[in-house]
Amino acid sequence: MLLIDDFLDEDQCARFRQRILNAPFASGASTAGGMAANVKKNLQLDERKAGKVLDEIKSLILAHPGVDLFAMPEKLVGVIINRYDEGMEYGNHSDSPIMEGVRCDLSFTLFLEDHSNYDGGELVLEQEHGLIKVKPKIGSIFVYSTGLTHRVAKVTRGSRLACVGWVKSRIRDEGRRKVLRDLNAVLGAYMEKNGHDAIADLQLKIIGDLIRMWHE
Ligand SMILES: O=C(O)CCC(=O)C(=O)O
Ligand SMILES: [Fe+2]
Repeated sequence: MLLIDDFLDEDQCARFRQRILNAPFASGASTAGGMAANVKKNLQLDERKAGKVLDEIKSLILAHPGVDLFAMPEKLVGVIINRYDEGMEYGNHSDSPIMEGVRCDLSFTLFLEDHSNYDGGELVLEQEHGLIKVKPKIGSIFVYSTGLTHRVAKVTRGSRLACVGWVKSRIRDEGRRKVLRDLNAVLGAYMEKNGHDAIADLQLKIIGDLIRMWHE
């Protein structure tokens, strides 16, 4: 899991919100796959109106070095803006493994409403070691494995606005992504101390070899 709490700055949030909140929202049930539709009670921005905003958000996500290091995204799919008004929630579900023919490895939520403006609305994830509740400040992005069961708790005051979507990773396996991240950290620390020498080159070569083995 990854939380970046300053993914968007205040200005970017305000500008996206202004464009989003002027456009029409419709029931979100239509974009839930299978059984998830039964537990999805929220609103989503009309896709035809959201197009440009979504393209801009997608570009920012794909260009962010922190997201790249963690998720190694090849492409994003199913990206939508959702809104939960008072009384709305999305019950326990796991997201579809494949959307628009694209494998979904990771899910993300970009929070476009500040946590102080609504009660409830936590993104709750079930993990082996218990529940994780996520309700960060506006402009934060949270990225998690698509296989995890999760829900959005009922909003009891105000509105929760977010952009959600799915990532096909260049490296499908979470454990392999972690190995590459760790090796990159080792290389960075090594080069800080020793500069760019033959051992640094060897480390870079190993990382390259692994990417060639694991990339898909
Ligand atoms: O709004 C969120 O944080 C997540 C929504 C969700 O679980 C979904 O759209 O599948
Ligand atoms: Fe979901």
